[in-house]
Amino acid sequence: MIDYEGHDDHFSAKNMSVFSHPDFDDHEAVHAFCDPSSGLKAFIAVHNTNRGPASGGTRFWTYANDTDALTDVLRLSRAMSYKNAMAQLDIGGGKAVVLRPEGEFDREALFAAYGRAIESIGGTYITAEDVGVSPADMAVIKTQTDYVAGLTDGENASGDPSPITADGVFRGIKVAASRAYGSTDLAGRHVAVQGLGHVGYALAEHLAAAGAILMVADINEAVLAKAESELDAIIVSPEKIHAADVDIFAPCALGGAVNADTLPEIKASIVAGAANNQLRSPDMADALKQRGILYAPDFVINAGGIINVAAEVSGHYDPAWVTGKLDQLEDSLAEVFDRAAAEDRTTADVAGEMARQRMAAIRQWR
Ligand SMILES: NC(=O)c1ccc[n+]([C@@H]2O[C@H](COP(=O)([O-])OP(=O)(O)OC[C@H]3O[C@@H](n4cnc5c(N)ncnc54)[C@H](O)[C@@H]3O)[C@@H](O)[C@H]2O)c1
Repeated sequence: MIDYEGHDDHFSAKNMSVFSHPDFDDHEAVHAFCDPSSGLKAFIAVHNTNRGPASGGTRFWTYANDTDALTDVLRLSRAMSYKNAMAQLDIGGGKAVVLRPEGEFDREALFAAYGRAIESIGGTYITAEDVGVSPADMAVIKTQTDYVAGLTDGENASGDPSPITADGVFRGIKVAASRAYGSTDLAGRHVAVQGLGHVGYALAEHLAAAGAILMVADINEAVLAKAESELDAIIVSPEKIHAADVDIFAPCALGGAVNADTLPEIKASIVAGAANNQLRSPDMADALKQRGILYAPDFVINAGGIINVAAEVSGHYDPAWVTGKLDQLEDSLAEVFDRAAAEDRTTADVAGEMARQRMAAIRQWR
């Protein structure tokens, strides 16, 4: 079973607090916003601003309760600090979740209220797209605040970050293939893509163009039909995609794809995809290593989108700079794989250490 970002049941919804929350990691600030007239309920978490203003996308999602939303924002914002530090961007780590209201609601009014919430915290957090949010929503947020990126209009606009994320994941998959199979050639390789959304579909297109044979799953029938006709993809049920008989498993839906239930059934020798927080719990990294499965740490391989956002945030969007950063992403991932192999450690452990060093190394903002 996949859920949102790998939630466990160990923290009771009746017992919501921030500082004693198991996923609280010395976050600099955790803001809760409510606007009854639009139905807005949102959390913005600023994890770490050592490298610059906290940046990360906004997720718009239906949560079972407030605690689940808080858990998600705490984990996602921490992952953004790691991702942004690993990619050596001049931005810190933050994330937001907007709880999808029950029943009818005015989307424009909701995102306008959310834009005012961002404005009220004075630039400590800069948002962009994440799951459930589109460039059109960013345009509404922009009417209320300048602390927003991933815009499609304006001379410095970087647009939807998803295609760049997919490009980075595709490059990372080839780095992983070079380690696991001695070649970056993906022709004839079987790849399972879990989730054909903004990133997953674009990744599937790259893979198909490289000659890979695709197995895909989604809960959206229309996108499956498209992948079947356009990419010759084989459709697999969402419950079974992790267990597909493939070389590479690419989680591109929500978090927690690798967990105690799915791990024993994974047949792939590489796990590399776009989803944030793919490991439901840290011990999954050891379990993957023990099974000889090469794991590309999510916060290393899926940084393309935030790289694109950082280019916009810098005030001078430059596609050549973005491409250079994607080259650097490949180098960082290769370094993670090399060090993990040389030191007999998990790739997640090595990547986490590298990110923490890059986070601690500078305090250049504020
Ligand atoms: N968009 C980006 O640039 C970006 C950057 C970094 C990380 N990510 C991460 O990548 C993942 C995908 O992001 P996205 O922007 O493509 O989101 P999206 O909402 O466009 O796509 C998610 C897809 O997963 C599908 N899905 C949901 N539950 C599923 C299930 N149980 N089984 C199979 N499919 C399921 C949805 O129907 C949808 O098609 C997320 O974890 C996101 O946080 C995205």
